Amino acid sequence: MAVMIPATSEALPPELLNNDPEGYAWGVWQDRTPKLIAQLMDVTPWGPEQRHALESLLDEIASGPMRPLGAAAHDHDVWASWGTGYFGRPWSDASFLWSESYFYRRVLEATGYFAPGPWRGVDPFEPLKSAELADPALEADLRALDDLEELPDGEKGQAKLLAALWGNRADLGFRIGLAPGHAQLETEGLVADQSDQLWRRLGPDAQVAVVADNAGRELVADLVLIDHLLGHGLAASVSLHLKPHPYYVSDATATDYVACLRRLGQTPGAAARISARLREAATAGRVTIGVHDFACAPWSYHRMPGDLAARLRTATLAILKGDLNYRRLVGDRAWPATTDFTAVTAYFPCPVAALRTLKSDVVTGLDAATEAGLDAGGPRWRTDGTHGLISVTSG
Ligand SMILES: O=P(O)(O)OC[C@@]1(O)O[C@H](CO)[C@@H](O)[C@@H]1O
Repeated sequence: MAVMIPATSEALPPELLNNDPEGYAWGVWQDRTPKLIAQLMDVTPWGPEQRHALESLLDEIASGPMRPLGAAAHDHDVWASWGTGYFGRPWSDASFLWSESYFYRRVLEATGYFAPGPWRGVDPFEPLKSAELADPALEADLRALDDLEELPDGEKGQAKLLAALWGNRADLGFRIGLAPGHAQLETEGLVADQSDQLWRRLGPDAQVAVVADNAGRELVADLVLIDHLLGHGLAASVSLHLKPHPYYVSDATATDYVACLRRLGQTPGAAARISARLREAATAGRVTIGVHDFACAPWSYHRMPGDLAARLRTATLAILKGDLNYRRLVGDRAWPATTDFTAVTAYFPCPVAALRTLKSDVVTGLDAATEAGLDAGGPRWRTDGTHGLISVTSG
């Protein structure tokens, strides 16, 4: 049974659509999407069929009606029902949340990810993800984990939490290498910081769910945090929720999880020890990974299916990583920034902590003075990745 949008939905602020030239979505479709398609064509030697399909997708987004998945797709019927009211109309009329998810499904259709043939199972984003793990700067960050071990436990945990947060700032690298005493610096740019509430919710019996976002540096930082929770009496077990297939360029799948564990293991010292401990925890069932088709569905978590809700209901705390998970958590709507975070996420099956770099228009949980101060510098703080938040269910 799905958790439905509350009956008061007519009182909710409007959903964010693609057709607002002032909105963030507009720039994504005009600028980022063509660049992404060009990059995908560049990094993999696709044949003419895949290249043509990728180019056609771009043309369709620019000027055509949105078409459904081909009849042979295994999930054709699911998307046919999800797309009622969208198919046949311009992409620009669609909601941002819905259409971006569908876009990533259409990329996989174009490259033949699910179809019989040579490209079946080939992740079109893999070269981009691998490049991040091979970045020499990551080696320095991983070696700096040795210094982190010198910090007192509380400071060490906070540094790892902030590294997991800022790891979500895809283009600016993550900040795991902190000299003792400098953890505080990483709080600059936080528009809300309820990390004290996050720590209060954890303990030796806690069952923690981590709903992952990006692979590469972000997932490496998440794994470092998970190891910390397990090793410091802050969690009895951690379930790591991953994507069932490639999505939103760098979203983490089980393959990416394995690659990140391997990468951690390749740097001697603290990083390799973390990798080894996480492997032992997986063997002992203290770290489990899970995937659910809903993780790539075009809806907010209000429509979460019953089996996923039941799984999350047993969690002491769900840590939701990243911008997209945040949009799906609160709903991709024009919320006043002062909307109460706990109230707006009350429907979620367990207490939540959102760790997110701000990369889209949506935000809640701010106090009025903070919002006014940020707005005084213009609107870009919401979308340019310079700000972050740690928002936690109160109580
Ligand atoms: O979830 P992430 O990785 O933090 O962010 C994903 C994201 O930047 O990609 C989209 C633009 O393509 C935005 O909607 C969204 O905010």
